[in-house]
Amino acid sequence: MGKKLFFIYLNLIYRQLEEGFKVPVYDRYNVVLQIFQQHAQSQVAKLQVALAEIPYLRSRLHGLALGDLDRGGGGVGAIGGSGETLLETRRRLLEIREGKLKNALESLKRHRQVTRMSRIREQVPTVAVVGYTNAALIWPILIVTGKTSLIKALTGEKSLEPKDHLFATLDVTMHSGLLPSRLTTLFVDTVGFIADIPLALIQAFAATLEDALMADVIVHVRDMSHPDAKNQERTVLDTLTKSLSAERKKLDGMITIGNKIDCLGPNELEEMKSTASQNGLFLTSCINRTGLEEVREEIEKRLMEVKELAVLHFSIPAGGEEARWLYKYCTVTEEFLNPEDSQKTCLKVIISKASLGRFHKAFPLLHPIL
Ligand SMILES: Nc1nc2c(ncn2[C@@H]2O[C@H](COP(=O)(O)OP(=O)(O)OP(=O)(O)O)[C@@H](O)[C@H]2O)c(=O)[nH]1
Ligand SMILES: [Mg+2]
Repeated sequence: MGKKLFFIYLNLIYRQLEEGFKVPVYDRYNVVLQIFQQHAQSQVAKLQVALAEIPYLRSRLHGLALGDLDRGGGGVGAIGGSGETLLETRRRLLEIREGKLKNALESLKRHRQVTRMSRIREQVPTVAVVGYTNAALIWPILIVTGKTSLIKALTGEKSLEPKDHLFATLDVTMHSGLLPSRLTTLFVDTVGFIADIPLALIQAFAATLEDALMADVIVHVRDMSHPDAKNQERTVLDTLTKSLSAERKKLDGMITIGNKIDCLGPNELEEMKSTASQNGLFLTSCINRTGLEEVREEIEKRLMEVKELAVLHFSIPAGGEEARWLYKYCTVTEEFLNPEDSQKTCLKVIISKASLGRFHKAFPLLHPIL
């Protein structure tokens, strides 16, 4: 059956169901779209949702054509003297709208988010948090993946609000946190993934997500208490590789969190704990705040590798040029007076390979101490 004919019959079925049950009938795409519409807050998210609606409206046009035919063919007749049918006009208007939305989105992104993200990435290590969405509204089973909750637990940011809503987070947002060595890191919260979402819906969000996935490290949060945890994992990995073409290297270095372990029974928890390290899983409960320190340490370890950062100690003249330089270009995590030389101060510093090279050039006689 041709695509056009398929949509015509599909729309006919919707209409008959609506007339029969006297309630509106929505498919999965439309339900998700409506939830997106309710949750979109930023202008970027609103434009992305409006763009995602276009393919849906386009598919409904075929049904419209049939409906108009039912009513005597007025819908497919020519408008005025233009020779253009009503269906063609609507299709053309949708195309114009699609073009306008794409342009608006492009210019908004060029000026804001994408450039902001790449600029920030150069200065501060970034961690993107991804995972299945929290789908409490659609299914009778509660799915609480906990991306936002994990970021809240790691950063202590009070303004973050984890919610029992499907797609509670639609905007990519950034939150600053400190890792064990006091390295400042930005955690990027992202829209959740869900199985069987038509590609068009993902594509509307792809640019923002792909930008988020350029982060130095990706953290995948899983809801271990969910009976369908395995399929959810596959959906997330498929979305990352197939729809968002995330870099292989990033995926190989991805940190996987098994969240919500407080909801597991004692036997299940024991079994999971015994296999966690061999499965590369970090078990957490954001509610009970367990396992978070290990996650922080692992994130820091990966970031140090990816960003080629090292922890070094320097003994330098107190209040001197060297100290000012290190404070400006590196992360100084500790400072104390040198007990053997009161004229000097000891600094513990997280420094990149590139910055160390520049430091040596600026102060050739100064070397880190052991
Ligand atoms: N019991 C339990 N509940 C949790 C845990 N982590 C998160 N939750 C709850 O799960 C719900 C959803 O959490 P969120 O952090 O908003 O989930 P999300 O992955 O960001 O969801 P979306 O933004 O919709 O994709 C909230 O009610 C949280 O309180 C956990 O470790 N244990
Ligand atoms: Mg969220």
